[in-house]
Amino acid sequence: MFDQPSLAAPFALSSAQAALRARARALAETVARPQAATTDQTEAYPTDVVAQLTKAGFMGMTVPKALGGPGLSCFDAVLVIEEFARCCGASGRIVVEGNMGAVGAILAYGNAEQQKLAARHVLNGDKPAICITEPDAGSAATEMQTTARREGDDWVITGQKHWITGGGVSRLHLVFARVVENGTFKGIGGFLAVSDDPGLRVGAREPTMGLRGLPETALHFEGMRLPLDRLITPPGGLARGFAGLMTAYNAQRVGAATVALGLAQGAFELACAHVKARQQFGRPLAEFQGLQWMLADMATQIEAARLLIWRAAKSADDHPSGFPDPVRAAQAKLFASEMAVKVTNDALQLHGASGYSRRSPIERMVRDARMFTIGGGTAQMLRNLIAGDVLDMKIPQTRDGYVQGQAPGG
Ligand SMILES: CC(C)(COP(=O)(O)OP(=O)(O)OC[C@H]1O[C@@H](n2cnc3c(N)ncnc32)[C@H](O)[C@@H]1OP(=O)(O)O)[C@@H](O)C(=O)NCCC(=O)NCCSC(=O)CCS(=O)O
Ligand SMILES: Cc1cc2nc3c(=O)[nH]c(=O)nc-3n(C[C@H](O)[C@H](O)[C@H](O)COP(=O)(O)OP(=O)(O)OC[C@H]3O[C@@H](n4cnc5c(N)ncnc54)[C@H](O)[C@@H]3O)c2cc1C
Repeated sequence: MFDQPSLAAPFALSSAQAALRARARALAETVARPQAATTDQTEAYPTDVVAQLTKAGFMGMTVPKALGGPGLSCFDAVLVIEEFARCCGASGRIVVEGNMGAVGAILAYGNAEQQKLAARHVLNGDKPAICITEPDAGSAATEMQTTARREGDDWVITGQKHWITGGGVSRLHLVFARVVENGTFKGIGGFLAVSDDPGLRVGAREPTMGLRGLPETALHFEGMRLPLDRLITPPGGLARGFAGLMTAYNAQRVGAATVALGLAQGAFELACAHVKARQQFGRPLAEFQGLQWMLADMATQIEAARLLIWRAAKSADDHPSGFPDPVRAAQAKLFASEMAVKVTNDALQLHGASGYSRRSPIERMVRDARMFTIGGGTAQMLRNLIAGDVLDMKIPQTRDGYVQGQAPGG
C-alpha cells in the first residue's frame, strides 16, 4: 500500500514523475540507506553519497535548462526528497538544499552572473548554506545584526550567524544582512559568498541530537569584503528585501516538511514489518488490535502530511512569486514536523527495546525527525503565520507591536 501513495487526482503523477521517483528510490535504497548508520556514527558529511546524488542529477534539479539543469519543479523535487529521507535523513536534507533555499532565491532574484554561479555550484554537487539565524535573532530573524556596509565598490560584512547547516562543507552561502549605504539602513538583503571569500570564518560545530552527518556551525563575518554584484535584491527592492527572501525560503520549508515525511514513512515501514515478524503470546504483534490502531493512525497522519506537502509544492505553479504559497508551506511544515516526531516515536514503541537500541535505524530516525519543529521556523512561529492568515490580521510579536501598528480589529 505505502509503495504507491496518493496517485489519484489532483495529484496523479505523470509517467516522467513516476519514473523520477522510482529512480530516486533505487538510488536511495542502494546508496543512501547502506551509508546512513555510518554517517550518523562518524558524523562525517556523506561525500560519497553526494557524489552519487550529483551524478544522478538530483543536485540542481530545479536549475532551469538555460543554465544547464533539467528545470524540474518544486513538486518534482519533493518526490525525490521523500525517497532519500525515507532511507537517510541527512541525504534528504542535502537534496533539499541542493535544490531549494539559497539556490532557489539566487536563481529567482539573481542577475545572469549570479544565477550561473549558483547553478554551477549545485550542479557540481555543492549543498549551499542559507545563513539567517544569529545568536540573538532566532525566531525574531528580522532583528539580525549582521551588517553589510558599502565602502566604495565593495560590501563589507560584519557579524555572526549560528546553526548554519553545512558550515565548513558548503561552498556557496546566501547571507542575510542589514544593508547600510551612506550610513542609512536600506533593508535586509541576501549576499552571495563563497567559502574562500576573505573574512568568512567557520566557527564552532554544534554537537547535535540528530542528522549528524550535517555540520551545524557558527559563521563569522570579519569584515568580509564582497564586490557590489554579490548582493541579491528581490523584486520589491531592499525595503522589502526580507519579505522577498522569505518568499523564496517557503520552498525550503516545503523541502524540510518532506524530509520529516520521508523519515516518518521510513520508520512506519520498519514498524509494519516488525509487528508482522515479532511474536509474543504465541502470535504476531500485528494481531493485537491496540497496535493495529496505532498503525492505522500513523498511516493516516503520514498521508495527511503528504497531501499538505504536495498541495504546498504544487502551489508554486500558480503563485505569482513562483514559490510555494507561504501559508500552505507553513501548514505543510507544521503538520509534517509534528507528525514525524509522533510517528517515529510510535514506530520505536512498536519495536520495544530493539527500537531503542543504537543497532536499530529507528532510534536514529527519532533523533533525525526532532529538528523539524525547530529549524526552518519553529512550530510556534508557523502557527503565528497561519493565525495571521486565518484572522486576516498582522500579528506583531514585539511587546509594543500593537501600540505602534494597527490594533487588532481596529
Ligand atoms: C517573519 C519572522 C522573522 C517575524 O519577524 P517580524 O515580526 O519582524 O516580521 P513580519 O512582519 O512577520 O515579516 C516581515 C515581512 O516579511 C514577510 N514574511 C514573513 N515571513 C514570510 C514568508 N514565509 N513568506 C513570505 N513573506 C514573509 C511578512 O509578510 C512581512 O512583510 P510585510 O511587511 O507584511 O509586507 C518570523 O515570523 C519567522 O518567520 N521566524 C522564523 C525564521 C526562520 O524561518 N528561520 C529559518 C532559518 S533557516 C533554517 O532554519 C534552515 C533549516 S531547514 O530545515 O532547512
Ligand atoms: C538542525 C538545525 C538546522 C538549522 N539550520 C539552519 C540554517 O541552515 N540556517 C539558519 O539560518 N538557521 C538554521 N537553524 C536555526 C533555526 O532556524 C532556529 O533554531 C529557529 O529559527 C529558532 O530560533 P532559536 O533556536 O533561536 O529559538 P528561539 O527563537 O529562541 O525560540 C525558543 C522557543 O520560543 C518560541 N518562541 C519564540 N518566539 C515566539 C513567539 N513570538 N511566539 C511563540 N513562540 C515563540 C519558539 O517557538 C521556541 O519554542 C537550524 C536549526 C536547527 C535545529
